[in-house]
Amino acid sequence: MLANIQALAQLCSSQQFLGTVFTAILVVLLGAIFPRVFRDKNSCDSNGLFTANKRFSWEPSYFARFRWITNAQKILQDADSKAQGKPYLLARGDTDLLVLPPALIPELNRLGADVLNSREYHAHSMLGALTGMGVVRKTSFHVRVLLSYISPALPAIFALTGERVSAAVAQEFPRAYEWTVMKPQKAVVRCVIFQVTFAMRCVPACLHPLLVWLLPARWGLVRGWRKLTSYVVPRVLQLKEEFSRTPDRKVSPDVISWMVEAGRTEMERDPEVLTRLVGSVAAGSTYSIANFCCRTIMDLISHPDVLAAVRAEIREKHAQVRGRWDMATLASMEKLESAMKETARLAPGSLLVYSRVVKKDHVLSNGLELKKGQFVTMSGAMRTLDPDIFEEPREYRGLRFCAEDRIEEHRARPFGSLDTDILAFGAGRWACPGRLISGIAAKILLVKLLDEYDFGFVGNKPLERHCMHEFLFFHPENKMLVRRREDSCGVVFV
Ligand code: HEM
Repeated sequence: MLANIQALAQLCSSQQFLGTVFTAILVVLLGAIFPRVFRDKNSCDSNGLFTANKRFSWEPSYFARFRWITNAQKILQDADSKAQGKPYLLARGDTDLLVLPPALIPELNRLGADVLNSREYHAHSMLGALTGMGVVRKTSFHVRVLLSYISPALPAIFALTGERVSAAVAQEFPRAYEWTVMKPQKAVVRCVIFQVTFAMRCVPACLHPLLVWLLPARWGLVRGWRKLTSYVVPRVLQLKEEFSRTPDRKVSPDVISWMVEAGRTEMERDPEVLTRLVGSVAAGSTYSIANFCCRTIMDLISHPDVLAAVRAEIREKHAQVRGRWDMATLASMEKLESAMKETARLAPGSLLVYSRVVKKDHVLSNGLELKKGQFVTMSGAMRTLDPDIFEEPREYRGLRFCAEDRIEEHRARPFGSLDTDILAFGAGRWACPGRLISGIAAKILLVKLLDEYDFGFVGNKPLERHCMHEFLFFHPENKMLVRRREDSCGVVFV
């Protein structure tokens, strides 16, 4: 608990932290006086299911919220072991969720968006109204563009992606061959949307409109949206004009052009809507990839044998392709992929996966009733830490997917594919639409970094995995030792 409060303190600036502490005290006092005010309208009470993270029936919901902020992992672990593969309810403080077992995924995947809606859940959990990401409630246009335009174009933009990642690494990472202390996450991405979400999820929604203005990150976010609008809106107007003059013009491979080309309705071509969608996708994607790569490197530093095996694989491939890496070369990196999957398995971005809002009443084949307005989710650990699927599931074994009995399955399910044992990208129709992009971008970044740099822990002290609410993240203030490697191969992506 203390460690988590320290994490919160580090995550926010001192003003933000004082603001959050002040707010927490205010909320405790208000909640003690008016407990009913802090009950969420989404609370559900399906008969017969136990509720995790609720001490007694009339406990004010902010107590559950407070425990969830700092202790989500333990709460879920205890609830999963009590539930023994059965559904249960989870009091999260902001809402109650029905936690379903992953065994139901195939049945849930068959339900349409008129029954289960993922975007409404994301807008709620990312505090869309405060962060500007609420637009995803109205449209799934960005998902269509990611799946139908950007993912199929990956082979065409592979070399450009490699070039841009390489240039960014060269600019942000130290040139020295001596150990230098740096904050790798900050070098890759700094994301105010997540700072606002993490901080404001600590307080009840009724206080958001007022308290959000105490957060410096919120002011940064407003400035960021303004800057993005000033770039995207004129560009969209210009592209619309060009398209109306020459409808069959060749589209340049960038997300705004693809969106203007793919837009069918007024809303899908509205410059303000497109600004919000571009910003939401850009923030979510850079944060997720940077977070994931930092956590993968952290695991590799702690397991030098796995790191050595991955580096040997990089050297071997480099010699095979004579230094010119294409998509097929990346796809054949079995050891690197195994290490990536192992990190994704043990440290997913979110402890809760397959989260949806129920749009209409539905009865599942096991008789469980899903009620309109209810939130459903899954605890990823029910699958990723299942000893029937993973031997010694709590142990990090970076090369476990390359073992003889797993290698065929490993080749058939590369990192960017949907894997219902790891659930890194969720499952079903509304699984992460950026998974193919992530698979390639993360591998490019990791190959580049592992080839060109050595990494170490400051004072040989391994870094902690931070968790706040249901989010596991690499803390932006985390420091690592970094130095250039003298014997790097000099990978080039073509
Ligand atoms: C390592 C990186 C990433 C991880 C681990 C990740 C993971 C996830 C997960 C678990 C979900 C929820 C899926 C579900 O509910 O079934 C999701 C949703 C989503 N992801 Fe990713 N993601 C990553 C990168 C990206 C990238 C690069 C993009 C865009 C380029 C992206 C765009 C999205 C979007 C738009 C959604 C919401 C889909 C919906 O409307 O329901 N993600 N992601």
